[in-house]
Parts: sequence; C-alpha cells; structure tokens
Amino acid sequence: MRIVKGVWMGSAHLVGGAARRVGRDARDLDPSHRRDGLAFTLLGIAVVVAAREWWSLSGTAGGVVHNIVAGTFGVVGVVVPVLLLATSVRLMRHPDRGQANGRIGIGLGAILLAVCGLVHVFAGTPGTDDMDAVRGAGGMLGLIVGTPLATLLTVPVAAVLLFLLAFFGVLVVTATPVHQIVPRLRALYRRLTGQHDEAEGAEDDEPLIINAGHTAVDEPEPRPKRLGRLRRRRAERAAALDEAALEAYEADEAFVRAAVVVPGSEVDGDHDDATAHLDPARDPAPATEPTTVVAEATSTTAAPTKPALTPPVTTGVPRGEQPMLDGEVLYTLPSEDSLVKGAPHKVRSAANDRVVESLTSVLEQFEIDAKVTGFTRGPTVTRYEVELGPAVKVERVTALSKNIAYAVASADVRILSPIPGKSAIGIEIPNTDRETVALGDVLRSAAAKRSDHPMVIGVGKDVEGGYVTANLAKMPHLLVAGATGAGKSSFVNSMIVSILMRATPDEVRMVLVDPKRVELTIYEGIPHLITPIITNPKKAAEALEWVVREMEARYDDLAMFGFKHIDDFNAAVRAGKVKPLPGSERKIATYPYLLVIVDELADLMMVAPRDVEASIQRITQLARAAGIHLVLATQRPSVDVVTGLIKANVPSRLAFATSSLTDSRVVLDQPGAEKLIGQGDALFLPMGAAKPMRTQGAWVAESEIHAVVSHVKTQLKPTYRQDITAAAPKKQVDEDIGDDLDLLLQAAELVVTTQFGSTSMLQRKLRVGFAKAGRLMDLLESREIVGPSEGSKAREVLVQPDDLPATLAMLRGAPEALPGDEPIPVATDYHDDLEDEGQDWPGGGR
Ligand SMILES: Nc1ncnc2c1ncn2[C@@H]1O[C@H](COP(=O)(O)OP(=O)(O)OP(=O)(O)O)[C@@H](O)[C@H]1O
Repeated sequence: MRIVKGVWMGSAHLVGGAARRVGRDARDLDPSHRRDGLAFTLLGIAVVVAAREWWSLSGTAGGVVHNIVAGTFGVVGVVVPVLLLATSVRLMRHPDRGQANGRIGIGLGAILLAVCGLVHVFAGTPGTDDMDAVRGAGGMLGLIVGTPLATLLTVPVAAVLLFLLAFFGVLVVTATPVHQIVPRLRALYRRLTGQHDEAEGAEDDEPLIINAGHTAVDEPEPRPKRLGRLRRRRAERAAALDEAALEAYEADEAFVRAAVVVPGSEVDGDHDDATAHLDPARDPAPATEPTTVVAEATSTTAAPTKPALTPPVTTGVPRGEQPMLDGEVLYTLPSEDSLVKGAPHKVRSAANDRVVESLTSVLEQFEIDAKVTGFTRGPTVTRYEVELGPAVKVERVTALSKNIAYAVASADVRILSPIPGKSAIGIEIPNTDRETVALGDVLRSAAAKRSDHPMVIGVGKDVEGGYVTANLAKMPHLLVAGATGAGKSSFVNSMIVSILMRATPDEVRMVLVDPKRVELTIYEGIPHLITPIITNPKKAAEALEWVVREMEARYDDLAMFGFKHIDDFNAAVRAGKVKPLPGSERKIATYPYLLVIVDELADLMMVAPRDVEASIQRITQLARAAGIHLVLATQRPSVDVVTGLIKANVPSRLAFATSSLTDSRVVLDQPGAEKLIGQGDALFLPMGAAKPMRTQGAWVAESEIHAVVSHVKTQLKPTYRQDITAAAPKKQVDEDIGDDLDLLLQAAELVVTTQFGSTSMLQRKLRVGFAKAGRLMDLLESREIVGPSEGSKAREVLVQPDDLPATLAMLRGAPEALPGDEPIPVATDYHDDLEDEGQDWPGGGR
C-alpha cells in the first residue's frame, strides 16, 4: 500500500510540478511574445474562417465554424477573416501600442455592429424563428442591434442611426476628431495628387539616422529609398500625437521646450523628421494662409481663415477671443511664408564620427574605462555622451578637458557632468559643419504652435535639435548679454519679428530703445510701436519713467475694477463684463501687452544711472501684473551696467558669448558663457530653470524682416503717444543741485543706508574730491538729510532707511513722492489719453 501510495504521490508531484512550471513560464514570457501569441491565434482563426467562408473547405468542423461565423455576423462574416488578418498584422507590428490598438478595436467593433445592423434591417428584419434568414442577413449581431431600432423607430430612422454609428467607428479607427475631417481630407487629397511626395522627395537625400544620443552610434542606416514612406507615416502619427499634445497643453507653462525624444516612447517631439520623430512644423504641406483678424462684427469681409493642416493654432490666436481693432480695420498677420524654411537638420555627419573616434582614442590612451555611448547633434554643437565603467571617477574624464580639446582641435569644449537627468557625462564640442536655425522653422514648429500667446517668441534650437520658444510674458523680464558679434542684435531681431508674426498691435505694443541708432531702424513705422524708436539715451531714460507712470495707471485701473492681472481685466472686457463707472464717458478697452526693448543698456546707464536703475527696478518689481515686460540687452555685462539691483529684478537671462568669465558670472551667476562660440550660440536661463540651456539662436535675414515689416506697415499706421519722451510732468530739479543730481542721489543713499554722515566716506565711495564731497554734504544738510557739521565727528543722519525712496524722489524733484503729499496723480486712462490728444486709430477706432 505504501509503495502504491508513494508511486502515486511521486507521479502526482511530478505532473503537478510540470504543470506549475509550464504555467509559470508562460507568465514569465516577454509581453511581446505573449502578444505575438495572440496575433498568431487570430491569424489561425482567420485562416480557418477564410477556408470555410471563402473557399468552402469544410472538414468535420466546417459546419460549426459556419454556424458560429454566419450565425453571429450573417453575410458580413465574409469580411471577418480580413478583419482578423488586419488585427493580427497590427498586433505583430505594433505590440507596444496598447492604447491605439484598443482604439482601433473599438472603432472596428462599432463599424461591424453598424454594418450587421444595416444588413439586417435592409433584409427585412428576420426573426429568430427563421435562423437561415438571420444567417443570410446580419446574423445575431444584426438582429440584436437592428430589430429593436427598426421596431421602435422604423427602418429609415434605424438606418440613419446605424450609418451614424458606422461613421463614428471610422472616425475612431482613424483617430480623427470631427473638426479635423476637412483638413485631413485635404491632406489626403494632397498626398494622393502627389504634392506631398514632391516635397518629401527633396528631403530624401538625408539618410535616416536614429537619434544617436539614445542609441548606439553605429546604428545601421536604413536605405534612403524607404524614407518617403517612413516620413509619411511619422507625419500621420505626429499629426495625431500633436493634437493630443495640444489638447493637453496648459497655457500657463513658463516656457515651452521641445521634449527630448526617447525611442519607443510616443512623445511629441519637435525634432527634425530625420530624427526619431517628425516635427509637424516641417510638414511640407503648403503654408497656411494669413490668419485674419476681423474688425468687430461690423466687418463684412472675409471670415477668419483656418490653416490647412494644423489644428486650432496658427500664426495667430483664437480669433474668437481677440481684442479686435476697432472700426473697419482688417488686420492680417503676416503669412508664415514670409519667413524662409531652413535646411533640414542633420542628426549625424562625418564630422561627428571623426569626433567620436578622437574621443574614444583619448579615453583609450589614458586607459579610462569609459565609452562614448552616443551623441545628440544640435545646430552648433554636438553633445557626446560618455558613460563610465564601474568605479571610475568622474574627475578622470573631466580632468581631460584640455586633452579632449587638443584631440578634437577645438578650444571651446564644454563638459557637463552629469547631463541633467542622465547617468552620463556630456561633452559639448562645436560642429565643424554648423547649421543656421531659421526663425521661420522655429515659429512653425509644434512648440511655437502649441501656444497661441501673443508674447511667445522663437528663440532657437537646443543641443538636441529641439525647437526652443519662450513666452516673454512669463519671463517676465529678460536680460540679454554678449560680446560684440555674439548674436545679440540677431536675437532682438528674431524677437521683434516673432511678435510681428504672431501678435496684432492690439495685443502687443512696443517701446524700442536703440541708442546705437542702427540696429532697429528697420522697424520704424510699424503699428506695434507706441512711440518712435528712441535713439537718444536721455529720452530713453524719460521713456522708462513714462513706462513707470503707465504701469501705475494700469495698476490703478486694475484696482478700481477689482482685477489682479491685466489678463483677467482683458478677458472681462472682452466678455463685456467691465462697465465704466457711473457718470464716466470712458470707453473701456483691453490693454495691450507692453514690451520695452532696450538694445544697449550701457548707453542708458552712462547718462542717468540712478534714474534708469530706479525706473528699471520699479518696472521689474511690479510690471508683470500690468502686462509690461522689459528686455534689456547689453554688450557690456559689467557690474556698473548690470547692477546688483537690475540683476535681482530681471530673473531670466540669455547669455551669448561673453569676453570673460567675469561677464558670464554677471549674466548667469555662473561660468559658461565665455566658452560659447559666438554667432547665436547662447546659454538660456529662463526664470525658475536650475541650469542654463545651450541654445543656438534663430536667424532671420534682413530680406525676411523687410517682408514682414512692410506687410504690417501697409496695413496700419502707428499711433504714437506724445507724452512718452516728454519730460515727466512737475519734475523740477533744484537749481543748486544742478548737474550733481546723480552724485547727490548716490550720496544720499550711501549716507542713509549706512546711517553714517561722513564726508570722507563720500570721498572714498564716490571717488570725488574733498570739495565735491563737502558740497554734497552741504546739499544733504540743506535738505535735512543730515544734521549740521560736528567738527571731526560724523554728522547725524536725520532720515531713516525706510524713508529713503521718498527722500530720493524729493531730491529728483518729484513732488508726488513727498511724504504726506497728495496721492500720486496718474494719467487718466491709456486710451482716453489717445482720444484726448485727438488721435484716432485708422479706421475711426480709438
Ligand atoms: N543666430 C545666428 N545664426 C547665425 N549667425 C548669426 C546668428 N547671430 C549672429 N550671427 C552672425 O554673427 C554676426 C553678428 O551678430 P550680431 O550683429 O547679432 O551681433 P551682436 O552681438 O549684436 O553685435 P553688436 O553688439 O556689435 O551689435 C551676424 O552678422 C551674423 O553673421
């Protein structure tokens, strides 16, 4: 008995173990194998069903198969093998796209259901009592869907509903939202008529290389022939993805950056189509027509046009929400065609391969267990990634920077350790075959189109080839610095052109300060200007004071109507929710963003450092909510131009190549900019970013600027404010101060902040002679800032540091700031001012 029991238990154990093992192994199978298993099963079923339904190859099981297929789907069963085959092929090709596969499955299910239902109702809605008739119509599926509908709603209504269901199924399968039907059909038409291929063919010369930054460097290159098809598919995929991204996009992101593409992930990248994903902006579809801003409902002319391919965003903004130009004015944004298309971005070139070889040989020579695992090529520099073996110190590679520079024959080698978000060292080396980034490409990229904010500008491309854009309203103020010829003015041009391309004068107004008198003259007369371009540094300082007054007026308005931000105020005005106060004749209108661009801060700081600094401080501290934003550019980022106060209040920085490490520290608070290679190569540090991002600035040619400027100029004349460069009202510097105002302000600040009234301190700190310091002290005494002389002792300081701003204002002769005085008189209203001055918008508006 024991033996029998032992044998029984032993074999049971063996069988159980084997069964468990098989089960476990099946669970351990790679998911893709498991999905392949499903695909093969479907393929097998397709073969069985096709054999019976198509070729009547009926074995013993044939009857059963027919009963199941025809019983379920009726005559529609003949397409079941096709559907099974297609599903099986899709599962094999894209096993990882679970979500898309699910969507297609649901869509096909809806179509199948609808078709079965339709066949059933058109076949006279046979009942279950006649199963042969059911099998000859839409099968049980058709019966379940069709009979109740036909009985309850009559056959015609049921047919319409079922058609709708089938149509819905088609939209789901093709991932087409209803508002995309027309653009997609148009795109399809273009592709069928060959317009698409022509443009694609042009790019086919470029071999496809998988983004080497994420894969092995020696990835085999697919044959160029296949590229046309590959690109087309990517284009379709990107269009679908882009749309999803658009929906998900949140308007309040600080700045929009192209996502880095990781192979296998379905990230919506902005990389060139030669990399792993396609940028819809590079889609060769014909450029969109200019987006139109129509004057208020009074206009009878053309309605806003929509772009052909890209969904809700275009060169402009959601038109329904636009502040319209009053009167009959029809303002169109420049067409995207005004800006040229750049050469396709290369992701790999022979030069890169040579550098990889050099880097590898340096690592070998120094016997460092590290490997160049890949690279990402940007337009100007390529970032080579080096991964270390176990127990290899990072410093061993970073210490080699000079040898690396020697090996690759370039002095501008920059080492990042680590690359943010990666366990790898990045070695940035300039490309010997650098590329120019066309502003047009940046503005047409998905990154730019994702946001319809009028203050979004094209910045350039990052080291991974992704487009970089920035929202000036979120900066909220930007300092741009770099040595002569580094690309500052080109950036300022790109910025202004971006605004002209995307914003109407109703949305953005500009104050351009160009003390160099040459850089910005091309923009003279554009309607976005609120005052003629200011070239005189003294006038520029006054203009900054006007900006402060404008800001205060806007603040007053916000406070009066109970809004915190100009955007909220504007939205309420557009919605008609802001009513003038009782008795006021005022016409409430939206406030445009005000962008103040100073092309050379150093020139301003030379003529009136204290005033300019004070205005900048005031603007930068408060202007954000008032929709006023400053861009300060300078060639000389030294501490006397970019003072601590200015720096503290201008949070976003863009550094082009600087001539020294000290300059780089002034701009970025860290070294790096001195290693940049000029011609638009920059480090971009937007507010809140931890590390600066290397960016190649966008380039816009003079002919393009001309095209854009003449487009905007022919439509609208600028309406200038007269009060901007007029000296601030009621400002009278006392005669005895005369030309010493700046020094006196500095002296007052020194004495009050240190609470130490010493003439020799003034001498030392202000670097003035004894006589001048004594005079300043007398002036301070006459204004009761310090007490009388007490011989060799320091004078008593009569003003507390808290009262310093009011004291400085008093010295400047601004009576409004005097303590205890009347409240600050403010300009009534921006638009009222215009009316008061009898200035009208062309077309009879404001
Ligand atoms: N983004 C860019 N792409 C390609 N080339 C550029 C770019 N930016 C600048 N360059 C090249 O560098 C030259 C000098 O640029 P830019 O005039 O912008 O320098 P800058 O810093 O403004 O100098 P300055 O301070 O003297 O005006 C340009 O003429 C152009 O050839």
